[in-house]
Amino acid sequence: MKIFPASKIAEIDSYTIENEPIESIDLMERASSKLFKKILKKFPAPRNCKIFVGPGNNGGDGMAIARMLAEKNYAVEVFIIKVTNQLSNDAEVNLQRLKLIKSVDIYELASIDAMPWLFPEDIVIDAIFGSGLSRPIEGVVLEVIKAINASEASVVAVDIPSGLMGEDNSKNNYQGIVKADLTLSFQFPKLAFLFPENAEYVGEWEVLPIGLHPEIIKQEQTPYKMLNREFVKSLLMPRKKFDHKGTYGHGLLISGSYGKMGAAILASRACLRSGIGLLTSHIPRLGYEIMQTAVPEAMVSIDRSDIIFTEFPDLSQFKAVAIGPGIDKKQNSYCAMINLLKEIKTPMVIDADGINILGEHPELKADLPLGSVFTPHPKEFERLVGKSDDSFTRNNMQRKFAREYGVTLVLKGAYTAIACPEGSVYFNPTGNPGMATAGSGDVLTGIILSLLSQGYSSKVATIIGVYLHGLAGDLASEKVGYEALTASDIIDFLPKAWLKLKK
Ligand SMILES: NC(=O)C1=CN([C@@H]2O[C@H](COP(=O)(O)OP(=O)(O)OC[C@H]3O[C@@H](n4cnc5c(N)ncnc54)[C@H](OP(=O)(O)O)[C@@H]3O)[C@@H](O)[C@H]2O)[C@@H](O)CC1
Ligand SMILES: Nc1ncnc2c1ncn2[C@@H]1O[C@H](COP(=O)(O)OP(=O)(O)O)[C@@H](O)[C@H]1O
Ligand SMILES: [K+]
Repeated sequence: MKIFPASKIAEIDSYTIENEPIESIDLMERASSKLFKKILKKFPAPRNCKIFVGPGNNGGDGMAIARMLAEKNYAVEVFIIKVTNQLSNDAEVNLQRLKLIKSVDIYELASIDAMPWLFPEDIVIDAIFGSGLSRPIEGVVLEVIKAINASEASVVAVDIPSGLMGEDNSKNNYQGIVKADLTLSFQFPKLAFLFPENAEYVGEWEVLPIGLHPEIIKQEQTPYKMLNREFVKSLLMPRKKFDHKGTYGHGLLISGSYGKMGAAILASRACLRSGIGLLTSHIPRLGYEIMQTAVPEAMVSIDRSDIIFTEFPDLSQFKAVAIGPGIDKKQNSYCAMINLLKEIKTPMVIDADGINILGEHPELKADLPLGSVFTPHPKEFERLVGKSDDSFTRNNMQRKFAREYGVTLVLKGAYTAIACPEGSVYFNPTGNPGMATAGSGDVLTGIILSLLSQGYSSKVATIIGVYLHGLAGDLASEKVGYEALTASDIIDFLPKAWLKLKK
């Protein structure tokens, strides 16, 4: 699913109006009625609804929803916030329609003194500003938003919480953003919904299709996309009757150090559960018996060092390499990394201390092989790419890094972002807070190595891997909950995740 910048949404809207064709007021009615139905589902028993509307089409939606709720016997009060004397055309039409409904009280809010008391059992509908917000909130709207946020009412935002910019909130005033419990967004999610600092404003969110024209959605370009099962499934290569283990590639995993052999075991197991033909795990000498016992399917390559990574086997036999889980970043490992980068010709996944070594020695980036994949969590990302105060800026830095070095750069977290060398970013909807646990990143590295070894491109291997990893985590959490979930559970649910993905 594409995620469009707010500025593009008006274009898509106009194209739909012209080419469906549909009158803009009817499109507003269609959109509002979708939202109204969702509200009815969420709040099936009539309650007091206080609807705050602004001067644009977001306000128009709010007034249409007010009419629909009143017709279902909800007690509705509408507060038109006076920011200008002029309503948009469609908002004005909806105001006139609303005035015909006797049961609805309509007020003008010209100052905060006229703000109604909001009770905990009220439903507040926030239709002040939508995708047309052009600057941070101030004046009376700011006061109204503060009062909404101070209340215990249930707050539903129409399209986007008022005050939140669709993408860049780096210069916004967060005091002037509605804290919604539920955001019902038209047709597309907004980029801002995917950023952690906005979570308490957006609340739970849902996208409601409103039938915008498919042709323009197909045509319009955007760098931002949200993964879904159909898309990820379409990337899978079928397995054929006469395939053999050679068909699915031989991968090399460099991982583990004294005290961190678990990372090597987890990554190896996840790799073997994701379709690879052959796996060689290169580990320090002391890990030999651990690996042979815990992962009998893996072949083992032993480092001359008992405790860390200092060398690697002949690379010619491998289709892909992964380095990082549990390796530590001692001087000798850094030297081995220099040699590895000089020799390697295959795609490579770089994780954990592999990333930290590159963060400390940025000159090594010049030797990255084509098709490298980085999988940092936010702290590792900062060491590799640099610091930033907000997610939009971080996302731009991520895209720039991916383009500049021709790599696939993952930023892990809720809505893991995958930046590709050609400039696009894919956000992943699978995964859950139960996965915020030691070793879950090692599992991801193993999965991506497996897919690269099977011949998937770096971009596709990363997309499938990230989606599948989150899906396995989701299936695991259904059985064990968030608190008890371990990285091993993610691996144990990989078989079910594969089946669900391919269904
Ligand atoms: N997706 C779709 O296709 C569909 C979308 N629909 C709906 O349309 C909504 C977008 O509507 P919209 O373009 O009229 O913008 P909206 O946000 O209502 O307000 C703009 C007004 O606010 C003003 N203003 C802005 N910032 C301000 C500030 N800080 N302080 C004060 N004023 C400020 C701005 O003034 P200006 O910036 O020009 O000075 C202008 O007057 C969208 O979110 C969705 O709900 C559906 O109806 C149908 C299908
Ligand atoms: N709240 C969350 N929602 C979704 N996925 C999460 C969440 N927290 C963590 N994850 C996932 O779990 C993994 C954690 O990776 P990482 O921090 O590298 O763990 P480790 O270093 O312990 O292996 C990432 O893939 C991340 O996307
Ligand atoms: K809104």
